[in-house]
Amino acid sequence: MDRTVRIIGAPMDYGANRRGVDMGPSAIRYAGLADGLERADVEPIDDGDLSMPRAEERDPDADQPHGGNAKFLREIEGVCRRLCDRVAATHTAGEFPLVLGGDHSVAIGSLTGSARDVDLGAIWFDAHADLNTPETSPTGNVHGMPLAAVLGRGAFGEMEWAPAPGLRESSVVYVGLRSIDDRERDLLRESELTAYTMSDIDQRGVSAVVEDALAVATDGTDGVHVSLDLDWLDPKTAPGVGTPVRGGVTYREAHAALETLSRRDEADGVLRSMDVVEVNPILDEANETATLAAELTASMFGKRIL
Ligand SMILES: NC(=[NH2+])NCCC[C@H](N)C(=O)O
Ligand SMILES: [Mn+2]
Ligand SMILES: [Mn+2]
Repeated sequence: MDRTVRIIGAPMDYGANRRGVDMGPSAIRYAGLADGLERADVEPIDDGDLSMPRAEERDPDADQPHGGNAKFLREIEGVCRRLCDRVAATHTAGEFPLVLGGDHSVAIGSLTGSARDVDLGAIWFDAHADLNTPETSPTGNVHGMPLAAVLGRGAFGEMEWAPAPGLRESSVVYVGLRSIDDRERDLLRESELTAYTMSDIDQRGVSAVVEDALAVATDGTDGVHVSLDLDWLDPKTAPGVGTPVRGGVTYREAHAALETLSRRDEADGVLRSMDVVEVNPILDEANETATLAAELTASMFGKRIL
């Protein structure tokens, strides 16, 4: 055992308009996450779940940032502030933070916490760009905005809890994009983000693409955060997600990608933190998406077939 992984559950659903994704952490644990990590030869310590605020009596559209739409933003801020502190404390203890979502808005907490005192790179495995701001979002759902938040774009620039100090735009890389909103496409084109789409994976193969992503995310940084949105996979393989998009990576491509990260990490320890998000057990079939989430996480920490 050369590494201690601290599992932090973040059963958040406010960013996805409250649709069952809050049960993700339980489902991923039930699917054997801790066993898989032990087989990958890391020591898991489970912190349990962060408590979530109740918002039953609240109007989701209350407290909107000026000129924009970001539902339940006050609740999401509260959770992400606590998650940020927990992730930062995990680094201070010399452990690896593994955040279980919850919807993708939890990445604001994991990234701000992981990039507190270092320069961080990030690899974003997702069908979506999650780069909307409250001003551009077609849905108002904050799970479509976490990258804009940590990069301090739009209204997020005025919120001191959202931008991640040590995260430069040019150190963030997407892998597997295939669903981008019109205004988001403009934001992406004008940005310094690197985007590898599903077409790049078709043409070059997933391992070569992930190696390039690693080159970008490690250039001039102290470590890399991995954000794994399960809708990155094809919905035939990962049906338990709230915003499925056909044409995603296969089961084998997903494992190959995470094994590529793991091999690099074995060589020079570049990986610093991870979140695994958007597993929605209500939409799943016999917990297969959560099982996949647990297996892919174990692959990233070094579990191999032989
Ligand atoms: N993390 C996710 N699943 N994000 C989906 C975002 C979908 C859409 N782009 C939106 O802004 O609402
Ligand atoms: Mn997504
Ligand atoms: Mn996402």
